[in-house]
Formats: sequence, structure tokens, C-alpha cells
Amino acid sequence: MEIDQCLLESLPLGQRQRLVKRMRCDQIKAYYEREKAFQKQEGHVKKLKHGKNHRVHFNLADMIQDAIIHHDDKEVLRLLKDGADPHTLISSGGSLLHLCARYDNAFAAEILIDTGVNVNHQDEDFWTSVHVACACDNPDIVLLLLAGANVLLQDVNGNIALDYAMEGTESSCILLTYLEENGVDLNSLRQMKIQRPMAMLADVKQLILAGGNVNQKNDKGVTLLHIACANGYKDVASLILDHGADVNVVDNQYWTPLHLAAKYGQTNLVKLLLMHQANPSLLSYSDEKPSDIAASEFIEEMLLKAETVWEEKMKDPLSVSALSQEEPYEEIIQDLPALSNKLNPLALPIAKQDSLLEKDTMFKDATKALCKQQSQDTASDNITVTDTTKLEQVKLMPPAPNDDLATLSELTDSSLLYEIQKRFSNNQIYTYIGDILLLVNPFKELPIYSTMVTQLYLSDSGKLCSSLPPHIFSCAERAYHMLFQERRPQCFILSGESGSGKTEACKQIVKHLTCRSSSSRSTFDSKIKHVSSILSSRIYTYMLEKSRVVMQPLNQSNFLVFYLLMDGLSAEEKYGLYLSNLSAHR
Ligand SMILES: Nc1ncnc2c1ncn2[C@@H]1O[C@H](COP(=O)(O)OP(=O)(O)OP(=O)(O)O)[C@@H](O)[C@H]1O
Repeated sequence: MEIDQCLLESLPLGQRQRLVKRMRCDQIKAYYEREKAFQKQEGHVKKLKHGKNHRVHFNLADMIQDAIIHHDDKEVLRLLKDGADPHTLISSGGSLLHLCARYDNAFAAEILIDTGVNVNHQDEDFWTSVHVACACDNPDIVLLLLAGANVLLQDVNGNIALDYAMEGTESSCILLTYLEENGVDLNSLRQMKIQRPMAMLADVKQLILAGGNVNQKNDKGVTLLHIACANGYKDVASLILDHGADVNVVDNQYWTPLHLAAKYGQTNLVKLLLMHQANPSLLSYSDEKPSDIAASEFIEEMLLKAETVWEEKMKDPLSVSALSQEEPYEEIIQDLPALSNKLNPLALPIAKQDSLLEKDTMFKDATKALCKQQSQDTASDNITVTDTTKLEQVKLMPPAPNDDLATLSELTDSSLLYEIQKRFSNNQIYTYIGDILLLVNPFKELPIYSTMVTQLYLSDSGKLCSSLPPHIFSCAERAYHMLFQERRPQCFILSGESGSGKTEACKQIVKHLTCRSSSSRSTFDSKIKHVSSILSSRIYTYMLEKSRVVMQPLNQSNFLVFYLLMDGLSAEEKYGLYLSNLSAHR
């Protein structure tokens, strides 16, 4: 039913509304009919191809990993009976036992040991499952593994499992008793560990003597300086720096040696790098400065001061020479907290730190912070940064009674609007309404999307964590788990008017899901980023709605992909496609 717009506008209001309603009904009817016809056709094609409806299939190796993670004991037994390989390797090169150690699944671990798996299997960082069990403090698994495992096996950093067991934990006590009972002397273990930096120092000296390049990168862009700084090998770092190492060198993830020293709590290395004019303001791949990821407040404070000094230097380059290299950090280093004698458990391979320790520690920190805030002030107006937590963690609001509007006692337009407005003014932009997540676009950057936050929302079961506020990451997490539970594709429906934040929400969902794609996360992440930038309908600060492609307003850009296309085509190809200059096309 087509009606002329002018005619429509000339009608009285009531008549116009009735007409428009009829038009809508016709449209919807036509839409359903088209859909029905389309589905029939699709079903026919699928039947021809497969003879049955499409379903997602998982292989046994994936299914057994999932069953171990979710403590689904029956499923583990069934899968093993159906032929799942107990020697299956997981993405980190570890075994299923590593997975049991990570997820504290003693039942599955026992079954796997009974089938004869190698309890001393080492993953790509040479971690055994005892290393994992200690790092995650899962004492039942430690006890179970002691029966056959060699607890003195070293990982890539020369650390034995005990080095990752926090002092005073049950895992640490079990291991210490075991070592004592077996006559292992802790002092000789320490000596063994000290040999590592000595060996590196000797290797580096030899490299320098032979005229080698101290800035040589490996396939991950990592240099000797990165390694020395992450591990706290001060003598090695000093030597390399004195022989022309680039202090601001970045690896493939844009991590500088300063990022690593800060992240792994190597206070002296942070100081050394700053004295060698390391730039404290460089951003990593995930847009973080070294101060954002500092392992201790002390390091963070040192870096923040250095950032100020650096900024001043940038404003007035002449002052660089006026600044003594030692002075700015001299005063700080005197307050250096006493270094512990214990083997340093922070000297972890980066991937391990991220996947094992960071999540647990952060979660504890964040929940601590959230509880603290909640008891201080439930209205969350007076948010204070606690001593033990990072800024970005506290910016997550504490859970509140109005997190789910479906639970309100009075549900009217005005009560809903009131609650949403109240939340919005608290920067609580996400609200649940039952299963639906409502977002109010804040049009400003909120520190609630960092990798740390996404880690917090990772859940083993897919259940919403009650100590975390509503968030797009929790929806992404739920979809991820539903994928496994229902064994069929999941989809997100993002609805809202133009500019309401659908594209951004979609990006956050993808970001969270890429975190789940464990092994090749960084490459997957960058692939996704590339795709989104090509498909982007917005360029720089211009807004280009898809509907505007047919009518492009003055001074607004086209789709990014169009410029890329024009850039890549030869003159002949352009001619063949009737393309002339950029501005001639809408
Ligand atoms: N969660 C958010 N936090 C901060 N700013 C946001 C958020 N979501 C959206 N924005 C801001 O709003 C702008 C528009 O959002 P977005 O592009 O996601 O809207 P959209 O719903 O996809 O619009 P359209 O339907 O026109 O494509 C973004 O460029 C960004 O500046």
C-alpha cells in the first residue's frame, strides 16, 4: 500500500495514525511472507546438501577440555570411553593434567594419571602441572601429583614449582615438607637459581666480544633487554645498555623494557631504565603506559613522577642536558622497600602471568575493592582509590540493587527512567533488565574496558558473578558458555537508534571473545581490528551513517574501504570501473 507523503500529511491526526498503522501491518505481513519463502528455499537447499539441519560439531579433544574445566566428571569418563585421547595437548603445549591443575579438578586428574599420562610433561614454557597447581594454589592437585612428579623440574626461567607457590599457602607447605622429607636443601636450590643470570651475563659478554648485535629481536620482537628487565637481571641490563641497547625498543606487542620491568615488579630495573632516559609515556598494544601496569604502588609512583619529568622535557628540550641522569630517582631509590630473600615468584613467563596469576590476583583485588566501597557508601558517590588496588579496577561500580530493573517493586515508565538516569549519573551505563542488557551511551571514555576488566568477567561456568556489576563483557561471556551448553551458534541482537553505541558494543563483545581464543590471541585480535577498520562506517571524527551513502552531505567522508580501493587500483582498473577522482563519487 503506497500513499503519497503530501497526502498523508494533509490528513487529520487520527486518520493518519490509522493509515500508518495499516501500512505497517502490510509491511510486516509482506516481510513474514518473504522470510517464510526464504526459509523454505534455504531448508530445501540444506536438505539437498546435508539431508539434515546444520549443527555445530566439536571434536573429542575440545569436548574433554571443556568437561575438565567445568568439572563434568561423568562427561570426562564418557568421552574417554568414546575414544578421547588422554594425551591430548592444550593450546599452551600443556597436557590435560595442566588443565586439571589450573581448574582444580582432582577427579579428572586422578583418572588421567590412572590412564598413564606423563605427570612430568612440560608445556611450551617448560611448566609441569605441579608448577600450575602451585601457582594457582590447588593443594589437592599438588598432593596428587607428588606421587610421581619430579618437583625439581625447571621452567624456562629456571624456576621450580615451589617458586610459584606463595609463602604460607597450603601448596607451599606441602611442597616444603615433601622437599625436606626427601633431603632437598633449599640453599642449594637458591644457588641453582642464581646461576641463571650469571649464565646470561656470561653469554651476553661473549656476544659483545664477538661484535654481535645487542638489539637483535626474536620472532616476537623481544630483545635481550626485554628479557633482562622482565627477569630483574640488573647486571645484564646494565651491560647491554652500556653497549648500545635501544632503551625504548618495542616488541611485537609494543611492550618496552620499561613495561616489563614495571609489570614484573623489578624496581631496580625500572630505576636503571629511567636513568638511561627510557620514555615512561610509551603506550603498549593495549594502550597502557608502564605506570598503568606497575606491579607495586612504589613503582607506579616512580613512573608517574618520571612521566611528569618527561613531559617537561618535551616542552623544553634544552632542560634535558640540565637534568642530571641520577638526580630525579636518587631520592626515590633511598626509600626502596627491603627486597625479599624469597625466590621471586613474579618472574613468570608473560603468557603465564596473564593466564594464571593475574586473573586470580586481580579478581581478589577487585572484589576486595568493590566490597570496601560498598561498605563505605552504597550510593557509590565517594569513590576512593584504595591502597591496594589500581585505578581502573575501582572504576567498576559496586553491585547495586538497581543493577537489574526487572527486580524493581514498581515498574512504571517514570520509575524506570528515574533509575536509569540515577545510574547514568553514576557512570553506571549498563543495566540488566532480566536477560537484556541496557546501555546508555556515555559519549565519553570510561575505564571499564581494559584487558584486566575483561579478565575479571571470564567465568568458568558462564554464571554471572554477583560481585561484578552489569557489563557487556558478562553478556559476551554468557554467549560463549551457551555456545558450549547448547552446541549451536549464538547471536547478539543490538538494537538502538543511530549513534546509541551498537558498533562500540559490538567491538567490546569481540574484544572479550578474542580474550577467549587463548593461544593465538594477539594475531586474532589484530585480524579482527583490521576487519573492523575496513568495515567501519565512521572515519576519524566524522559520522557517516550507512543511509548517507546515497546522499553524502558536504565535507563528510566516504567508507574507509572506498579510499583503500581507490588507492590500490591502477589507472586502467579505475577506468574500467568508471571511477574518476575521489570527490566525484558519493
Ligand atoms: N560504551 C561507550 N563508551 C563511550 N562512548 C561510546 C560508547 N558507545 C558509543 N560511544 C560513542 O558514541 C559514538 C557512536 O556510537 P556507535 O558508533 O557505536 O553507534 P551506533 O549505534 O553503531 O550508530 P549507527 O547505528 O549510526 O552506526 C561512538 O563513536 C563513541 O564516540
